[in-house]
Amino acid sequence: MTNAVYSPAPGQSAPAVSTHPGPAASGSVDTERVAELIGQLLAALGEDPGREGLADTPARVASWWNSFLSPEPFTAVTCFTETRLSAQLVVVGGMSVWSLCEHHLLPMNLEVVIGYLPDSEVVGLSKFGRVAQRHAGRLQVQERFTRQVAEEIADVVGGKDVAVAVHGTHLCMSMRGVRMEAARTTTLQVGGLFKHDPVLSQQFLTLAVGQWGAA
Ligand SMILES: Nc1nc2c(ncn2[C@@H]2O[C@H](COP(=O)(O)OP(=O)(O)OP(=O)(O)O)[C@@H](O)[C@H]2O)c(=O)[nH]1
Ligand SMILES: [Zn+2]
Repeated sequence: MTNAVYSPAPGQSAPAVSTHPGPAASGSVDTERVAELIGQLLAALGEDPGREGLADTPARVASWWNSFLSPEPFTAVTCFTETRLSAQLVVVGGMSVWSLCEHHLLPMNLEVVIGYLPDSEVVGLSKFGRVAQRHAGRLQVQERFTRQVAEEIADVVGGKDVAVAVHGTHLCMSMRGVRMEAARTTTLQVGGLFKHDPVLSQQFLTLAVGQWGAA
């Protein structure tokens, strides 16, 4: 069996798949400055940033921002040669990632399902989760996240036969604002045969919705 990898061009940290690469790349968070600003935020909120319980909060929050905006670096996507698959549909689901809505800086949970039609190679299954995690680790909107994941997977598989469905829970809609706890947003980005073949499209949707259950 031959192992193949999909790698970014030399000097690139990730494939050029997005016109919205996100505000911060790995290592670009000024944690000292963030900690200072969190201290100021606490003061502006009427808190005493020096009190016992809050003394370490600015540094903790800065460290959290740093880890959120510094997801795992891009690693090559492992693919395996596997001939005679004959247009098999592969659907990987149950991939839950956390992102932050860029309007309110509140968390959104994104349940991701990815489908593709392997040709002569199959993609290492965990790599779908890694792609989703990397695009979640930035300030986002669900629609853009869905497109970015679909575009990167299409690059990896070298074709357009890719479908990505995302089921999102937005805390900015559940815990504040309209306060609709059960609200869920579903986004779907399809390409190639998933767009033109209604049977394939239906098979993907049936499998995707099955992954989400009653949620
Ligand atoms: N399309 C889209 N909208 C989002 C997403 N996350 C949050 N939003 C919306 O962004 C909008 C921001 O609207 P604004 O009117 O500027 O903010 P707001 O006054 O806080 O709005 P409310 O949430 O209605 O209270 C809200 O409607 C949010 O529901 C997302 O991923 N996609
Ligand atoms: Zn929001």
